[in-house]
Amino acid sequence: MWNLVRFVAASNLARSRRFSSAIPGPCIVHKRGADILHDPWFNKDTGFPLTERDRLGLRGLLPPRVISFEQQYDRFLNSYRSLEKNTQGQPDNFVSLAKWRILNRLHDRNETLYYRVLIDNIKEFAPIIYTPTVGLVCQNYSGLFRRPRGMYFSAKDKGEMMSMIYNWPAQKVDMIVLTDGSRILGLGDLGVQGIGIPIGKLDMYVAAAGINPRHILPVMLDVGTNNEKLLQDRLYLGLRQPRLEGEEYLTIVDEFMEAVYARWPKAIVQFEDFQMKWAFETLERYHKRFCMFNDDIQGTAGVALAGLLGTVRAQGLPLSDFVNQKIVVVGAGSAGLGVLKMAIQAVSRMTGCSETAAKSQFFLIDKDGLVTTERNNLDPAAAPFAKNPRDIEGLTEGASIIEVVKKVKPHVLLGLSGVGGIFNEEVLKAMKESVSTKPAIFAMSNPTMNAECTAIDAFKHAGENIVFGSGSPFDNVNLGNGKVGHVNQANNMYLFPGIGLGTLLSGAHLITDGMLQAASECLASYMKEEDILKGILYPSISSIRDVTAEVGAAVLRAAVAEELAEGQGDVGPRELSHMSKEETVEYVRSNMWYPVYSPLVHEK
Ligand SMILES: NC(=O)C1=CN([C@@H]2O[C@H](COP(=O)(O)OP(=O)(O)OC[C@H]3O[C@@H](n4cnc5c(N)ncnc54)[C@H](O)[C@@H]3O)[C@@H](O)[C@H]2O)C=CC1
Ligand SMILES: CC(=O)C(=O)O
Ligand SMILES: [Mg+2]
Repeated sequence: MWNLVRFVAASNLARSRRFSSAIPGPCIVHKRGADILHDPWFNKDTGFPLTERDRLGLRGLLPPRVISFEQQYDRFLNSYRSLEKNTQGQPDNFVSLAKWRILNRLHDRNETLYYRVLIDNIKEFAPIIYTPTVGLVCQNYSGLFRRPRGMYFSAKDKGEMMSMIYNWPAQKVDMIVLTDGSRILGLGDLGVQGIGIPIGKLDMYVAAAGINPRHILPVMLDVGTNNEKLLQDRLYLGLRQPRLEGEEYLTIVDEFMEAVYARWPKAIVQFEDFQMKWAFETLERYHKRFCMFNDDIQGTAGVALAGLLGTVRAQGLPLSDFVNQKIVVVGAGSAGLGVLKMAIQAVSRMTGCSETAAKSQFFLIDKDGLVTTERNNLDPAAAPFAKNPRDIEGLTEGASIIEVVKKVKPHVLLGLSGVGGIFNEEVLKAMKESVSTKPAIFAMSNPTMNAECTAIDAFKHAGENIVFGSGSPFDNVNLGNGKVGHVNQANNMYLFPGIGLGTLLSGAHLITDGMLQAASECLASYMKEEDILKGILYPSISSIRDVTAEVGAAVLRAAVAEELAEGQGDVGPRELSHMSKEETVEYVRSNMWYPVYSPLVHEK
């Protein structure tokens, strides 16, 4: 029987943690000797106590002195600081890759120490293991490759996946992030090199949601690439063939999904960075069959909606005013369309009007300009958001961003186009004429060079009173006279870890719109009024575990409300349904893994 005392005690333990002397539970290991030293899940390097060295056959395989976890931690951070000092003045990309390499080497060697370093310094290290540096890593993956991480299923593995899945050494997998590398951030088709994204996303799962790193699996589905440069590259590590299309493609994804759920029926699969057509098609195909979601469509939508609602509050208006906000979305891809769909549903809920009526305040622009019903070959996915020319006096099909901004004078300009600098000086200056006294600019594309504008340019040209958000991090902007232009990192990292953890603990077999909506609403209400009024819409990434505990609890409670929760372990649906909101948050928090060296016990 689940008991409250136990999880409260566990969570207190987690919080009183930093190098606490509390003894963690043992960990069973089926290896001995050098095999343990070469396994990053179990390796403690010089941190193995002498008794453990004896028990595991490690005596003599390590220098005699035992170094504590705390000393190892300090030693790593000192090396990292030296690297920073020694690379001062070098080009940014060189420094970022050097930082990634030193972290990656630790990751390859000792996961416990790696994740401790990451969790305790997440604000500093997220830009290295996640956007923007992860983009650079993917671009250079074939050259950077030293050791594999995760699994690779290729078009050549057709018919083999059901047995291949058993090659993964862990008995249990909770969280899988899957990509086919076809749209990596705003960098396009990077083929097999896109594996860096699932790895980075899962690092965020461990850091933010405390998913045990032994239960995560990054996966690359290599169906070829249409990137000519990679196809010509001698060192390219993926299949040198054009991407599979149509049924051939879907057969491969189907086989992979069936293999995963045959071995791990309770795993969650997060689809990441698929080109739009496959992002929508696979979501439609699998969301009622498997426990999966598409982060770019659904996670991004939730984070953007929270930002849009935060903008309303930042203007000092009641949330109900959201329905009056004019919003221009630039980018009609998986992310932009996901945002529009969720935002329109929110307006429809708030007003009680139909979704058709709720659309009037939204404008969609893609590479060919304003999307209207007059568009030739209008993409069916964008069609529901196309403007009827009758409703847009003074604007025509294909109107440019500047034309739309000048005419509409929107409250919000939101970019998910993948095109760096597209919010140029002229566009940003036009935002000064916004009908809002506090307009918002979201340059959400990643990595940094693909952001629609920089934070400095936004505050310089659109005015100091704007609200600003970007997908990749920028420093806050010094506006002079002690004033600060706050930068929000409008990135799906605030939601996907909580969506994953909440779903996992709920034991639900599906991820529903209701669960995703609960996640977004939770993030939207997370910030206090005083911060929101300063233009701070999202919490600091330093508190990502707290945010994730709240988001996870919201998702879990939504699953309970929808009677989808089956629970996990000895916490069944009955226990879950009896938890108060606060107890649910504590329960989620208590289930977060935190890296400490556990005593290793050898079992044959
Ligand atoms: N901040 C965040 O959390 C997230 C950011 N993103 C970023 O959003 C970007 C787009 O992602 P997806 O929608 O999946 O890509 P996508 O390739 O599906 O869509 C890109 C869209 O941008 C449009 N576009 C291209 N050039 C344009 C131009 N010059 N003017 C106006 N529109 C233009 C295209 O027509 C297309 O509709 C990427 O850079 C990605 O990194 C994606 C997901 C989450
Ligand atoms: C953040 C993210 O998922 C993307 O840029 O694709
Ligand atoms: Mg993505």
